[in-house]
Amino acid sequence: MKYISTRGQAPSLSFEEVVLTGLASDGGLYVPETLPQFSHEEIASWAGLSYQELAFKVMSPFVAGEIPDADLRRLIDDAYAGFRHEAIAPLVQTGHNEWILELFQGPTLAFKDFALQFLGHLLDYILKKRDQKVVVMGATSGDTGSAAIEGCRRCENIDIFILHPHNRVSNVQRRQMTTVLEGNVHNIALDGNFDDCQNMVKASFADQSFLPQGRQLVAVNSINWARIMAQIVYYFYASLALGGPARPVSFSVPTGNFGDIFAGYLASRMGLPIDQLVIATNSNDILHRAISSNDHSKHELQHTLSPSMDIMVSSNFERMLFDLYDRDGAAIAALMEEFKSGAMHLSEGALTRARELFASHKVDDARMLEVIRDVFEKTEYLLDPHTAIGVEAARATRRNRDLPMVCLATAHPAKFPEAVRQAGQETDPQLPHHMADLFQREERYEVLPNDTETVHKFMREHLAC
Ligand SMILES: Cc1ncc(COP(=O)(O)O)c(C=O)c1O
Ligand SMILES: N[C@@H](CCOP(=O)(O)O)C(=O)O
Repeated sequence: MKYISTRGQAPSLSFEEVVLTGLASDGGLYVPETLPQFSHEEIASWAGLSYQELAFKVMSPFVAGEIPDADLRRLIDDAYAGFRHEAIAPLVQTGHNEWILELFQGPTLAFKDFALQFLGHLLDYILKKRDQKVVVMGATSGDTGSAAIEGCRRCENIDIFILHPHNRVSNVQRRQMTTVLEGNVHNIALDGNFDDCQNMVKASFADQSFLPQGRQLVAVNSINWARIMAQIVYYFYASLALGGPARPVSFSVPTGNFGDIFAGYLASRMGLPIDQLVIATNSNDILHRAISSNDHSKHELQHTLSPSMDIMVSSNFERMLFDLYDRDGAAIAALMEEFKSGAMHLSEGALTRARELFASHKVDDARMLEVIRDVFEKTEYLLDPHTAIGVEAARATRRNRDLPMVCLATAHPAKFPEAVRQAGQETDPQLPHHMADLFQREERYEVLPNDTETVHKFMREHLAC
């Protein structure tokens, strides 16, 4: 299995190489050259497998023998050992054929744990084998940061630097990151928004000369292929639990950087029957505008009650465009160049294909709060604000009520007490036992200006491993 860049100019990489990288040298993102294909019979034969066994089936073709099967199985087992629910990704029914896939049962209470627990173990394994030390650099709007830190905090060969937008993540999210005091964990609160953090990370990958000799950057954001790969698994898992592949299942996905829904798209390309894939956005609706009216233009980023989705430039949309443009790297390079001016326009062909593949819907804060209230009143199930956006988008776009519609519950409501309170809940949802003293723990982080030189200097001075 080889991995190629969406812009067509960078060298192709092996699995281990792609895990140890971020952006391709031509600025593109890596994708597999070909996708594994599973027949309905093969998928059906996986019914009843544990999450870990299924993860091995889905992911091993991407690893393509570079890691011995027994080691890969162990990495997968270790990754999901800390989840609080035996099913790893339990389904909860909230209405007729309406399901919630709880992806927040991992250590940091968000779907990011699925990929980042695995990536942490995978990096540790590869780096020890190679006797190599690396610098992990990531941007977060709140959830990737803590999941990445949790995944990497015990890795001896990693220094991890996470940039979050200062004062724009919830207090729980910030404390989940900043109360981890291991010497190799470094939190930077950037004076800017998430797009500023992500831009700085991408610029740093493009020019790594600020690092001491012999060190390289590794990505934990979904620009890293391994993130997407691990997220494909739960689409198969949910479908199998609901009668797939004999009947198609639909998914509604709260969307920001387009990583999670891109994983769903890949699952369908690999053979999983999916009826609808719904892109659910908050008021930062560039993806909804792109699909509904071919308006992929940057607006000013709004600060919403679903902060993890406060993203304007969705990294993984480039991977999607690569397929929509028949894998023409030059066309993608030209489109991304056009986007630097603030907007890009999809060709008629690409737009038509995108509309065949995705429905989309935008949900503002007021409507999202109504949905939390409504679902709680009817079912006593408390949604987090991101998941509520997915539920509303599912209801607004659903075309076949005879098929299951699964909304991905991307975070636990306890991470967002402010939104939950505004939705009318009198008591804050409880943090799980292992986080009960979160607000008593000591915090450590550095507030830095949105200036690349300053951040690079900080990084150089704080390398610990
Ligand atoms: C809670 C939550 N929901 C949804 C998203 C959006 O996911 P993606 O960026 O993969 O589209 C994020 C962050 O990315 C998130 O943290
Ligand atoms: N919502 C994310 C933003 C980063 O997205 P990623 O999936 O590319 O890591 C977050 O919570 O940090």
